[in-house]
Amino acid sequence: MASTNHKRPRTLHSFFSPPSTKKAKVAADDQTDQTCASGDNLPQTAASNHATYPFRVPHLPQELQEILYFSPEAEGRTINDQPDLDLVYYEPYVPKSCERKLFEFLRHELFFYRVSYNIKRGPVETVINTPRFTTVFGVDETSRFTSEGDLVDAVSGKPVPNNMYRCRPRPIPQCLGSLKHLAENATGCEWNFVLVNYYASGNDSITYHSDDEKFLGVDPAIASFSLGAKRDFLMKHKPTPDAHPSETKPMKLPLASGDMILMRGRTQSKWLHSIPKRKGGEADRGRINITLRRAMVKGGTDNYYNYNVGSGGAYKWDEGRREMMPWTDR
Ligand SMILES: O=C(O)CCC(=O)C(=O)O
Ligand SMILES: [Fe+2]
Repeated sequence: MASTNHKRPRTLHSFFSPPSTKKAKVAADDQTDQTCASGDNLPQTAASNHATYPFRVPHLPQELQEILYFSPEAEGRTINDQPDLDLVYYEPYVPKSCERKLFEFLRHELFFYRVSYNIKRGPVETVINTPRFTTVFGVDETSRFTSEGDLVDAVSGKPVPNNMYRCRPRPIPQCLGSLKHLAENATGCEWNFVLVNYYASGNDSITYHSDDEKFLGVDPAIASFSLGAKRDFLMKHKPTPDAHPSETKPMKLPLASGDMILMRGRTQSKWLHSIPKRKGGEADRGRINITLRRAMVKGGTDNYYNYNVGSGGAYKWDEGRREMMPWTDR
């Protein structure tokens, strides 16, 4: 396995100043409701809020923010010893001293969806129930959010028509925006979407697929974070024509809490990946996966909200029951 270092040198300046190179972008991601006092004068923690959110999402606790600033904890290891494969594997990316707290925080504070949709093959229509919880934030390159949370054209700055997107895009909350910002600084990539999966048990999964939709452009770089239960990440090369039998072998990466894999180059166009179902083991403790992606055109935004938010109600983690429960505004 070839190995290269993927850790940017941290200068004295960067150490003492907060990450600032993309400040304007982060501010636009953060439609923050900074009100710090509730009606009964109890202080409230700062949170991100937006008309599209079912409830506000607290900012990352300061303690987590400070530890995360030292990520990646390990140098990235390049895995490119098979045809068309180009991965950088950080084992881990999120420092061990905060990976559990970050998992618990996100599971507790984000809203999720259990999406179902119809597919039509010929005359037969089938309902697909996505076997995991999902949520998504962001908008494609053609639009951006103002600091007030309004969606405007990326070039003209003019408000985009209300019906331009099938589902109204949601700004990235500060807690996920800050992880994205750190990963952008560490990898040199830029992303405009954060997709989150929650695998509640070993029965939740994602089947073999590739993230190579046209709206991501050619050879997209996608960062994928794991938090919580360890789950196997399987990879196999896409079928090759019979005349050219593939010389590749399938891979299994046992992704642990805090790990990150950066998939790039031809990885999406030529390989498939999956998280198969698991019986027993630690899978039932729950796992969060966060992917960072960059959609170039409107179709990407429509696709991501359709498959990761859908049209059903939101779920929120119930600490007492220790499971996701339908969220009601009471
Ligand atoms: O959960 C994972 O590690 C993979 C998720 C994934 O492949 C996806 O959301 O496209
Ligand atoms: Fe994927």
